[in-house]
Amino acid sequence: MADDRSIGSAGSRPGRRPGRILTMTLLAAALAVLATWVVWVQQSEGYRRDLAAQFESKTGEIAVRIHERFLAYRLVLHGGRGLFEVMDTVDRRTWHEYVDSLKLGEDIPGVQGLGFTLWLEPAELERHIDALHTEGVDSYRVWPEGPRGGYSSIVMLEPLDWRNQRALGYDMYSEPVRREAMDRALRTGSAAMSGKTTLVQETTADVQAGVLIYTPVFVRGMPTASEAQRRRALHGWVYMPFRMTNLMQGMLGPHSEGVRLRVFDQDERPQSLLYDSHPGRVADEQPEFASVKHLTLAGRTWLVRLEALPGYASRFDVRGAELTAIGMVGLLFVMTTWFFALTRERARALAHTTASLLRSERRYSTLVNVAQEGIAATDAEFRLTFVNPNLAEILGRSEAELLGRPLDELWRGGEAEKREQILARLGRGQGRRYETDLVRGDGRLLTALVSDAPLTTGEGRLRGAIVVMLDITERKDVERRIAHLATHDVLTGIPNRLMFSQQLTHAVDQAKRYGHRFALLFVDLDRFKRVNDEFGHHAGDQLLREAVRRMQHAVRSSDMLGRRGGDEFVVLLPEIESGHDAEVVAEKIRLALERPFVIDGEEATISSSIGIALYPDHGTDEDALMRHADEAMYRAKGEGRNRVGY
Ligand SMILES: Nc1nc2c(ncn2[C@@H]2O[C@H](COP(=O)(O)OP(=O)(O)OP(=O)(O)O)[C@@H](O)[C@H]2O)c(=O)[nH]1
Repeated sequence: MADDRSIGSAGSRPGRRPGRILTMTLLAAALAVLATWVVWVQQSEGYRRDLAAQFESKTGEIAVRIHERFLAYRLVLHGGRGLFEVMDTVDRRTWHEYVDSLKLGEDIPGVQGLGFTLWLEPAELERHIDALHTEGVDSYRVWPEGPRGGYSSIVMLEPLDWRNQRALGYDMYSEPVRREAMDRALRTGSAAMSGKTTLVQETTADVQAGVLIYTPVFVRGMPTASEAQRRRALHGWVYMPFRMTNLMQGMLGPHSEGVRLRVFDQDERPQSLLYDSHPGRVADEQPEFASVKHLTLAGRTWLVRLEALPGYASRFDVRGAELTAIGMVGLLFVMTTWFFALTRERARALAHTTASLLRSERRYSTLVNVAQEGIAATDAEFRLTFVNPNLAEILGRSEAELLGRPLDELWRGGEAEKREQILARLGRGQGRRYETDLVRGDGRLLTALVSDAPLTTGEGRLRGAIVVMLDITERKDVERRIAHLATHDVLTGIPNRLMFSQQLTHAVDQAKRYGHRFALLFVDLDRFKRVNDEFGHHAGDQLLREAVRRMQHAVRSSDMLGRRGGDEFVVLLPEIESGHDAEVVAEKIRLALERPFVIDGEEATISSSIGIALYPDHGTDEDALMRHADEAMYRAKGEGRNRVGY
């Protein structure tokens, strides 16, 4: 029922406000971009801080590793010195075995060896050289040659490979850098690191910076408490030479990518450079990250400088990935906002549509309920499912009485469409407007103008009909009266000249088609004027009406009586066999009119003159027949009135 009440369109559907959705989505996008930017800035700062800290700690780590390694070397050095302290003599063989057991060369690249350099007073030099020649070291010499205040000579250096053999007999004390360290070791009685130098083991290829670390060895039993005592008791130095590049690479492993490590002795002048992980590279003016650590190793200060090479930071830069992740979250946020905005707008639109539908429903309900027309809805079987109050009133039946009843049951029948025809037509989507007669609840008939229209489902299947009815009974009556007036005589109610003429034409057509005969009588009252004159016009009217009544009695119902005007009448006798039949009817009329008329208590007498025309004897068209009958009537009048003639 609710469906059926929703007649007509629900009105215009509100727009979805794409502008609002766009605004919200753009706002969300702007927020996402802003959030991404803020996070990016914060990340960038944090990232720089982290990298700087990381870089600083990396430099410190390298410094610590170098320091620890040199502490270990110093222990080795002290081990060598210990050998001299516990043994009367340390010959080459003993030294070889000791150093061999240390496995210096294998485990620690860059450590060129462990050696002993003997201190010689000038007076001892000759004897010393002779002694070694005697031992079989024929090519032995102390070099560089020349008179000096004292000599040191490398007498043992293990492993004694080809490179170290080049160093035998070398007087390190003759070279200032080494001598400074040797003197310092003697002065402190402890290990001393030399400055930068070039080892005598170097050839022309792969020349590296070298450093040496010395510890003094004293003659057993001599006092060594003071510097002077130590100088007097000096026997020589146990020392270790280092090739810096090999040493550092062995110590630190292959250098880290993206960083440059340089180690300086004492200061950062180029001539102080001990090690460079990127030799030959021009120093960056302003490296992205740089860190310097100072390291004190056996009396010397080394500077460990670590610098970031271009592109270093980007290797650890995860901001791109983070930004992508944030961007994705932002995008998700934007899409979620868009989705919610869209859903919200849809919900609003739906609510709006629903409200609009309800308003529309109320509006149409009111319209339907107050409409002058009877309005009904039916189901697919043409059974009433809704009737408005006015339809119930038009049909003179209650709503309860009507609902569920097939609407066409109220049709009066006749030429109305059958239900199947109506449903078939509606099923084709065709509505129709037609007049039909209906039976009211009280039995009275009414004429209705009916308009029906199909109601279809979304798939186009008929689900019912809307029917609008207008009661046009009164209008039809008026129409009928007007039509009657146009074709009938007002005074007597019989067909007038117009209608009679049509009927006569029809009779001619029929007679021509079927070949039968018919008769036309022309009746004129005799001396009627006198009635008017004697009794008045009103009495004349009454007489005319009575005369008509008598003539109607004289003819059959299938005959037609008409008034030509005044006191002239015509009678159409469509079913006669012969002229005699017409004469009989004419005579009956004449006799009927001959009888006296009583009008308003007074008696009046008239008569009639009647002319007969037969089809086809006296004419085969209306004019000819009328003319003949008229002439026959006049002849009768001329022959004395109150008679019938052809
Ligand atoms: N009361 C009345 N008189 C009418 C009506 N129509 C015509 N008349 C009168 O009927 C009379 C007809 O007269 P006529 O046919 O000329 O003459 P008559 O007196 O019948 O004489 P004849 O036909 O020669 O016998 C006229 O006086 C008309 O005024 C009408 O509707 N009512």
